[in-house]
Amino acid sequence: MTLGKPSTAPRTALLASRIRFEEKRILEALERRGVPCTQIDTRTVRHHMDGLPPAWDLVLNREISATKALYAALTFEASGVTVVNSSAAIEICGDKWRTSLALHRAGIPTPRASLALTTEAAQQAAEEIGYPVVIKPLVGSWGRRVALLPDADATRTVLEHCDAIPSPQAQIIYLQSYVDKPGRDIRVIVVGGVPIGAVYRMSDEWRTNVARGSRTKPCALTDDIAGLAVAAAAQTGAAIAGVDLAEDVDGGLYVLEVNHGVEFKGFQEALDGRVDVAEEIADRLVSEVWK
Ligand SMILES: Nc1ncnc2c1ncn2[C@@H]1O[C@H](COP(=O)(O)OP(=O)(O)OP(=O)(O)O)[C@@H](O)[C@H]1O
Repeated sequence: MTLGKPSTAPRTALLASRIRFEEKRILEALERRGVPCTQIDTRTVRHHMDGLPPAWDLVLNREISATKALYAALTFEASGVTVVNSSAAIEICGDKWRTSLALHRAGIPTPRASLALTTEAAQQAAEEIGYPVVIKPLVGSWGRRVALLPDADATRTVLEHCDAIPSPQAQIIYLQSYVDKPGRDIRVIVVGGVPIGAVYRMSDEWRTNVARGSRTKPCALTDDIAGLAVAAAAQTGAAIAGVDLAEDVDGGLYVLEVNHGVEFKGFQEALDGRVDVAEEIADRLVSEVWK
């Protein structure tokens, strides 16, 4: 890609309510490219439907709350602003059932998933899937409230807890068949349709989220891994995607999910010197701004 001076000053902004490692690195990478980038604090965003359009052409959406990220994207897009990731991508990636449906529809291997609209139906669905079965909140991250249910008794108890949560969404139960993976999963980051690298996330517990303390180490970006990650990112519409894959004992590869607000501290540490995620993201944004 060729970088040049824009004819008019690009109006680029980064939306976040908290500047973490990732946002700091992206802002620094944009600064190195001479791209002026305003920080928008999500907590200050308000927009009147008959008000002036926002002062940005492109917004990098780094809001940590999926709900706020979605509504911010909808708001900016309504005024013609390009938002990365878009509201359409957040709507799919931010909801595990919609992600499963999108992947399944595209023929991308993903663990069999089921949705039940009551906890009673969920108990039935778990029996039909067979134990162990994985239960996840429809919306969530860092592996919170993701549980591996070994049998009908444990399932009944967890479903009682779901019933006690005073939120209609908590009683919509998402279940997934368990992938018997070798103590690790694979995170691939895809930027603008290009898989930029892969790491293993290893843990002694079955949930291998970095936020839960898993260790990361480089993983070879094989054609299979790269191809699945790119297809999954494309299917969900995520321009910047963290695609999680699990290997089964029989050697099969499955896409577990696609993250729209990818954190990459652990990924970066494992691949330091080989890949720079913030630089890749900045390159993509620059190509949007200068296109
Ligand atoms: N079907 C499955 N089979 C085997 N392991 C799974 C399965 N689903 C999830 N896991 C494990 O549990 C972890 C958490 O699950 P998942 O990633 O779906 O939760 P999350 O809350 O969306 O996390 P995040 O969005 O931060 O990646 C995964 O990283 C993986 O190690």
